[in-house]
Amino acid sequence: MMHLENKKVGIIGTGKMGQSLLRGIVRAGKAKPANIYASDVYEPALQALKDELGINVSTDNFDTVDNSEIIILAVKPQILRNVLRGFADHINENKLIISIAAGVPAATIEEELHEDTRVVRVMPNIAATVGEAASAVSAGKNASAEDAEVAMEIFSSMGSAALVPEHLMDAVTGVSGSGPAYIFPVIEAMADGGVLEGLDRESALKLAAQTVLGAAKMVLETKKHPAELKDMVTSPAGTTIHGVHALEKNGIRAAFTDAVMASAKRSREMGK
Ligand SMILES: NC(=O)C1=CN([C@@H]2O[C@H](COP(=O)(O)OP(=O)(O)OC[C@H]3O[C@@H](n4cnc5c(N)ncnc54)[C@H](OP(=O)(O)O)[C@@H]3O)[C@@H](O)[C@H]2O)C=CC1
Ligand SMILES: O=C(O)[C@@H]1CCC=N1
Repeated sequence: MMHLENKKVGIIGTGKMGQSLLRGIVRAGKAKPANIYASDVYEPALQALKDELGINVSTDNFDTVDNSEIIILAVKPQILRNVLRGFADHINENKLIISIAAGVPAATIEEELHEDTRVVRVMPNIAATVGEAASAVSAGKNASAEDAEVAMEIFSSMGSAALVPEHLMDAVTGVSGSGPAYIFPVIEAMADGGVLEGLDRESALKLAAQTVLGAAKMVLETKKHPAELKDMVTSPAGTTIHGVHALEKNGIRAAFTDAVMASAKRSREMGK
């Protein structure tokens, strides 16, 4: 893996995900704060980020583009074309564009800039904030293997990252890009159940969240099939099988599969 320490990295759009990535990059020591540039339309938020992280900030996106070799696009997909207007004059073959915009094909960004612009798409998730994102990386037609590696290096420093062909990015968005938002209500609802049964809210939330974390770690570390792991918890005529039965009666599997499909479908629509 090559080192990014001396590369200049820019982030355009410091909303929820842009901030998550900035904190992730600084936390992992992937780039020196003095080599990080960020821009957004909202000045007070930029100033707060400068104070917190010691990075360079500007309300002019061209400052970020001109100063950076790697430019991460973290604005909403709906405004990406607008944001890229005028960029073409500031982009050259030395600059790598990394877009995290859901649904937007690399080819759309190439069209807005130059046909030979180096573009890599990444679908991370909000857990980059705590170093536990699940990210997928796909290289546009002009991006080199090294460009994809640079993206892999950045995003694997804040969680896991895998290379996927671009046509699977909508599927990835459905599973892991949107996924944290499926699990937060699960944690809240499990805690609600605990409160209903007499636990205080704080303890119930902690138990529920740690249970999700532990179950996820079991899948990743034991590499056993989730069904086998479930069977390890369900004693005959015991408590767990009663809970599992209640979930199945309420269609839990179809509910989650439908959620992934609905998000992926929306991602495809946004790409049109
Ligand atoms: N949130 C998530 O969990 C994930 C998001 N993504 C992708 O990340 C991108 C950003 O999403 P998210 O962070 O949620 O959205 P946000 O709206 O929180 O962030 C976008 C930021 O860009 C700012 N902005 C608007 N116009 C401009 C402009 N012309 N120049 C620079 N900045 C501008 C917005 O300011 P203002 O609010 O004032 O308009 C806002 O601060 C999207 O493309 C999304 O698909 C990918 C994976 C996960
Ligand atoms: O909801 C969205 O469109 C973005 C993309 C993935 C997560 N949030």
